[in-house]
Amino acid sequence: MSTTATATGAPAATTVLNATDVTMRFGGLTAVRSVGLTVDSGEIVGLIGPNGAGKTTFFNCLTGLYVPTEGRVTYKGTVLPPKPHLVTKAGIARTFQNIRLFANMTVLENVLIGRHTRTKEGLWSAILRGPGFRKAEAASRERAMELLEFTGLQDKADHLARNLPYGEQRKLEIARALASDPGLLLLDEPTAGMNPQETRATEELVFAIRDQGIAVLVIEHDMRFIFNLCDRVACLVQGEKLVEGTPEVVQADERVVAAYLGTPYEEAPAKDPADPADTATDSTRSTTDTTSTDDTAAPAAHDTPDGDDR
Ligand SMILES: Nc1ncnc2c1ncn2[C@@H]1O[C@H](COP(=O)(O)OP(=O)(O)OP(=O)(O)O)[C@@H](O)[C@H]1O
Repeated sequence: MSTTATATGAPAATTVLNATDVTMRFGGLTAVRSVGLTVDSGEIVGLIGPNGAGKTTFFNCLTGLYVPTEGRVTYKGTVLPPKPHLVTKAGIARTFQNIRLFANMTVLENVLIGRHTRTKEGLWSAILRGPGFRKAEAASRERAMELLEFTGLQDKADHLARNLPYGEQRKLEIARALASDPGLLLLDEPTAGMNPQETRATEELVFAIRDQGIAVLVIEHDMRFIFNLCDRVACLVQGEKLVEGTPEVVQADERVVAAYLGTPYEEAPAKDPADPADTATDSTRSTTDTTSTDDTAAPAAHDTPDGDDR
């Protein structure tokens, strides 16, 4: 783990995530080719690129869902184990592009499930429900309620996940990811399908998460969101990292414009959070998902997320 110090001797940035030369092949297809990326403490880093560029595959290599064909991923200086639940335990949490919630469980129960990597009580303790278990359970509920408050879902604790509007389901996924007390949060298209107000609220939420000392790596197609939010942005194209730098550098890079943005990104940083004109947030719309923005829709919650749901 590398740490730098400021002139006053106070610790500055620490490398939280260090991915080196990560390559992922599926048979003859190289989805990610020799990609390196670091995320430092206190940072929000963006990962952008056209559909099929390898962004989600790269995320999957970081979180143990895929074992990279080549390369190395360390978290706070330690090589990550190739199992999602161990990666979560190590301190990396994630959300998914397609929401994965337990649709028929309550909002609170969904967050409590996210807490399981941090509870020590075993199966017998749960069956016998002794004092140790009850104490741990009370502590978990308290933490889960704190997270619901943090994400603005406290009044929905007893609602079934499937009854939440789409934007709130995405927030719930974030609350559940935070329940594992991560040092790094990976967000895969957190604003997909959101209206502009929800997108702005998500932006504020991500800043608040960063302010709590959690580093963030985020994939998103909404360029206003990315360029407002991120300290640093990397652009993947056809599995390779084309450019990495500050939002200013990346949005002005001709290769990024040619390969992804289409036209130069000329938006000033967001002004009025409630401005309906902000619907035109994304110069890359043609390359993005066209997920419904219907607030009443609750399309993506699953009854049984796959076993590695984090
Ligand atoms: N499990 C898999 N088996 C085979 N090919 C895969 C697998 N997962 C991804 N790919 C391929 O790898 C490439 C990169 O896909 P990936 O989903 O990582 O792109 P992406 O940048 O996240 O795209 P999007 O913005 O559309 O989500 C694509 O060609 C995809 O078809």
